[in-house]
Amino acid sequence: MADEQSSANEQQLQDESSCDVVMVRVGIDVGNTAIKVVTQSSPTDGKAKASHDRGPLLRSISLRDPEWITKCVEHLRLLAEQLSGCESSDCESVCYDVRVASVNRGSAEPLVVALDEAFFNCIRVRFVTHEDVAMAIDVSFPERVGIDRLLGAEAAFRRHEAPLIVVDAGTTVTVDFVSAEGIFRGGAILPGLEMQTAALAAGTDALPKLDWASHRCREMPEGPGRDTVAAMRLGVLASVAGAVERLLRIYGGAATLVVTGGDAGCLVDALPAECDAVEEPHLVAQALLDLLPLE
Ligand SMILES: Nc1ncnc2c1ncn2[C@@H]1O[C@H](COP(=O)(O)OP(=O)(O)O)[C@@H](O)[C@H]1O
Ligand SMILES: CC(C)(COP(=O)(O)O)[C@@H](O)C(=O)NCCC(=O)O
Ligand SMILES: [K+]
Repeated sequence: MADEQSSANEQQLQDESSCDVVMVRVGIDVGNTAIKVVTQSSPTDGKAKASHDRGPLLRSISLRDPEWITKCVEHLRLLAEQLSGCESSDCESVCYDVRVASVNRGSAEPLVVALDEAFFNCIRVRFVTHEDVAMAIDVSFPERVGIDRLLGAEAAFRRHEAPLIVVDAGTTVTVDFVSAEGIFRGGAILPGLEMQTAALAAGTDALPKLDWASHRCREMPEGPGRDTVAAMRLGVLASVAGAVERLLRIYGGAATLVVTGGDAGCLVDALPAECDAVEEPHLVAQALLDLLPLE
């Protein structure tokens, strides 16, 4: 009896000692329209790994939503519940290793305060800076280039053959060039789809605001716009796609065209097929995960 009891206790101790903390790697790309939260659990033991080892999860939360900070905190809390809900739920806990890339300080700062408060004893938040970017930057003022542009370029360079043209279609559309050697050479910045149609609506009496996220923006109008909204969409899509085509030539032609950002889908479909545009919607967020240690 004694032997059976002691072996049972040993087994229980083994179970408890095998309850490791599940580390969740979190990348948060804070843009001027939305934050993109990408998470990937990197559990420390085989058991947790088997049950949790999935690809990265991505969530985009609009900054126009007054509850956007709460939604971000709740998103991570729900993830913790799901992960710690494993067979040894009472002992497993979840901690977060967070990297933030921000081009919008007014939004990033309150978010980080809220995350520290919500997960105070189990979170580590680091802002990604230019020092974290391995890619050589050959522009007049390297430290002034948006960190999202650099991270997007670096992630594209890791995944596709240079030279590269990296287009990030979001609040603005950035069109950047990466040389065959992997050097960031700068690029162009133009108003994004929504910024352009918002300007049309704000600057006129008769033109309506358009919401690109809900519109079926993957359908490039065939011919001339036959109504006001069709004419606006065609004009804005043609201006952005036309700019990209022209910049391809200005940057010297033969390059892999990688398109990322919330409006990547719209733009890829608006570009001619011969551009061979590669759609990578969440390049910046993926770059943040690339920066996080696996264990
Ligand atoms: N959750 C979302 N909130 C806002 N815009 C979204 C969302 N999902 C997709 N979109 C589309 O993506 C665009 C924003 O792209 P994004 O890359 O997030 O911008 P930024 O990085 O500049 O904040 C919007 O113009 C909209 O068309
Ligand atoms: C150009 C950007 C506004 C793009 O931001 P986004 O459209 O992703 O919100 C951002 O990269 C930025 O603030 N850049 C600083 C200036 C520069 O890159 O030269
Ligand atoms: K962006």
